[in-house]
Amino acid sequence: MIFSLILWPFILYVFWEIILKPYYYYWYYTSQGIISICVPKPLIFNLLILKKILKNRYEYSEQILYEYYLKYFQNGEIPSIFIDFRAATGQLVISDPDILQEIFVTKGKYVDKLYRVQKVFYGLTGESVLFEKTTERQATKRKHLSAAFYKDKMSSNLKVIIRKTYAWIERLKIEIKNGNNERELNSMINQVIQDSILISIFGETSLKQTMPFIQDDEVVEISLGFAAANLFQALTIKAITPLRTFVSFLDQYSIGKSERTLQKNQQTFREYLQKLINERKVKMQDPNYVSADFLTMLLTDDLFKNDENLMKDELATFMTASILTTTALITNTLYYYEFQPEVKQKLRKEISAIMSPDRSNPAPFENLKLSPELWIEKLSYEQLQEDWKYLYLAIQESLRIEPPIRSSTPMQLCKTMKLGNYTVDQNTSIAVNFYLLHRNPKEWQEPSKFIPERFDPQSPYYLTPDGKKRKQCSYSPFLGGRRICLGKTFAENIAKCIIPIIISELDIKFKKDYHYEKKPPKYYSAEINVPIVLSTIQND
Ligand code: HEM
Repeated sequence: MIFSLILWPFILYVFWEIILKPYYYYWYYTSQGIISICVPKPLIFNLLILKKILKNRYEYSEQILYEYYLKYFQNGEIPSIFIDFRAATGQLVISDPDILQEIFVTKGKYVDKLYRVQKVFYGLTGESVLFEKTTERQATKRKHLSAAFYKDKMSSNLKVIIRKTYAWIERLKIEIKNGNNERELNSMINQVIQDSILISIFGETSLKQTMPFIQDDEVVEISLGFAAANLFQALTIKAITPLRTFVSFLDQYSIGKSERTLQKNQQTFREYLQKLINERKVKMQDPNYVSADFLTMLLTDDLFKNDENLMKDELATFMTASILTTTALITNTLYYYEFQPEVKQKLRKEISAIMSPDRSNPAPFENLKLSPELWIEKLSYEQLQEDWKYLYLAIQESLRIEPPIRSSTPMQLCKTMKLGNYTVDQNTSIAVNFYLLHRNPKEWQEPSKFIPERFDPQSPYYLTPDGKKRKQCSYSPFLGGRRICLGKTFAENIAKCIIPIIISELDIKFKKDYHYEKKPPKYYSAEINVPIVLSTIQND
């Protein structure tokens, strides 16, 4: 009797969650004319398709979700709004610039993060701004955190990054001279970015530090940056495991051995952050101590200084939000620089003009006399905003053609309401797909080509194929509205500083000829393997 009292409600719950609910929402959206990615099939069938996609992956495979979408829209035309039923309530995938205008601007106050995501990531990022609901508390925290990117702090951090990058290049040049001239593009850039960002977050003491991390049942020592990236990727996988897409009560639990290992690694990571906080507190007792890094800022900020858990939440978030994304941006821009000779030529021309003593009579690129001091002068905060026009066009185009984050984390509406012509239920997850948005053929001429000029108002490429002005939200690699990326300007400035230094000192050639034919996709969690051969440019 008791058994059936428990069993029947459970069976009915599962029946509703896994079978009826998806069909209800299928009817809800398709009856409004929204195309669905297949009829919702209870759990297993859609996953089999994903499994097949996973099995056939190779160097040129696109992001898994994009491949999954392509499988359904076989003519390659993916609609700018459709519903995907990997989850019971479906997920609306949106890349329509008009609807994004509503999500970011006109109806922005009704749009929020899907609260469930915070639970899955809680062990790493806790109550950080990234997954917190858009409350007054979140907005206040955002305001305090944005002080990390005020002009004086940003300038000071960029100077350190320039010096470090220059010193790294000098060491690399010696290695190249000794015949050690082969590298892999992505891992080379990842190392530079990790060092740059860790210095901005923790100051220089962080660089040589490693922490214990369980990998394949063994404890290995890895850098803080790698640990953060590794944890974020593992949690992303945890968030999309089949069970969690259907039943929400499992969100905060660790199921199975790999998730328990993940939990242990998260604990070690947070303990390590605590150690850095403790060490810094001791250092700050020195009355002469000054530093522009993020940790120092948190330890002196009224909102954070008395709450070490909150500090750890934001430290973890800054690391995970910044390293892989900025690495992808710089790796991609450097790839296109070598891939497209006209881009290389224009960037070199700009560098010659800016770095020459006489702008009207630029020295040949190979003969430029460069030094860390000159870079610091030419890459000052002000110069970065006023000068380096073509470099910025190339950076924006890199973020357009391959946004490091291909799809936003799930969002939801605070109440059921209209978006565009459609009524969207408040329980439905919404994802903005930046990749589809940036390849919309109605908004972008030749969308699959790398053309930096499309961001230059003087260029014909600035317009849509119909010769009209592009819609405001047709470009949005950092999300938008109230939850726009906090590190947008910092990331762009890091790229503006590091790219010209690298390409002025090093010539990069792809080792594999086929990399000159086609670029492998690279986004924040994609490992690519582009072997390169380096040579020095300066004849010193
Ligand atoms: C090219 C590099 C970067 C890209 C493409 C990028 C992109 C994004 C995107 C798309 C979001 C929204 C995430 C979501 O879907 O919920 C976001 C949020 C965020 N990003 Fe970035 N990001 C970059 C670099 C950085 C850096 C360098 C930092 C900090 C040092 C940073 C800090 C943050 C934070 C704190 C948020 C959460 C903001 C909020 O929800 O209020 N990002 N970023």
